Amino acid sequence: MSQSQGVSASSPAAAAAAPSQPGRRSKVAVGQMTSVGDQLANFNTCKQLAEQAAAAGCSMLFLPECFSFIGASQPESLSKAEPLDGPAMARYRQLARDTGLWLSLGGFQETGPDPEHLYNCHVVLDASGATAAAYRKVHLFDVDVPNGPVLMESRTTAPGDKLVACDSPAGRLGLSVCYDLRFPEVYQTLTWGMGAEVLLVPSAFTKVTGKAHWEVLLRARAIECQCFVIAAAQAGKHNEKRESYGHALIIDPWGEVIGRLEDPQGTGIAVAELDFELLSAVRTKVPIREHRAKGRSQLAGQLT
Ligand SMILES: O=C(O)CNC(=O)[C@H](CS)NC(=O)CCC(=O)C(=O)O
Repeated sequence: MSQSQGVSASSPAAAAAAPSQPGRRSKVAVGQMTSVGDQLANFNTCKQLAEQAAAAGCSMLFLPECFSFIGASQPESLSKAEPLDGPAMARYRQLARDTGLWLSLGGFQETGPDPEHLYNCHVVLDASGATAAAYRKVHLFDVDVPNGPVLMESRTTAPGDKLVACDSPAGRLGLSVCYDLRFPEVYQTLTWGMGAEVLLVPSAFTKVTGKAHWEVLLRARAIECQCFVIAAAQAGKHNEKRESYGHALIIDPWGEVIGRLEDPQGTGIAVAELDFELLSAVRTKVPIREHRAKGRSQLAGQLT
């Protein structure tokens, strides 16, 4: 798979601040859906969301983890795994071409390192349908959710080993998936090390943890990284065993929610305009980048 856009966190070029072009703005759409165990049905939903985003004048649409499939069991999901140059992804490449949108596809069942494991891969396609970036989820959700399900993602998923950022019409994107949200060092590195301006957190959060943690964690990432955060979401009942929290959000670098669906459990898009002058203004007024560097030097080696 192409990870050419993956930039080492220690690369000096990557650490340089993104160029601030005056007046840079970008209209984007975050998507929410209830994926089921039928790839064609899910594709048709994604197609509708893409058509709505294109009609609204957006440059990019962000779709959640498991946009193409949620099965009733882990082996069923495993059986759907395909390489990124396979027929399932080909449909989405064609969708990007047909709509002229860049697509963030927040968690594709990509063929893994062995027959028992897939990669949970967040793929960014450009408007020509080519892969602009691909990130394999690093933190796997092996959790006995209090008053909720026991999920053991690592049984059938192999973790990735590389952080990825890429440029797009919606700014410089830092890629992650779902449970990664709980590991703030990922976003610190994407932002201060790799130049991200927009942090992507496509998800299928559980209802229980979503209610308690989803919005507060997303807003915290936006505020501490001074980035836009775009969090596409799975919502509602996928099958007898699986239900997701919904509440897809677009958040600005001040921590304000600038896009959410009217129905937090519905299928559809929320549109917002990303104003990169706001991002520059927030970073100028509260100079976290500089203060962080000073703090790190004061604390020499104590931070983990
Ligand atoms: O299994 C699949 O089909 C795709 N993977 C997922 O849906 C993953 C693992 S079960 N879900 C999460 O990471 C939820 C995290 C979460 O809810 C939290 O951090 O609280």
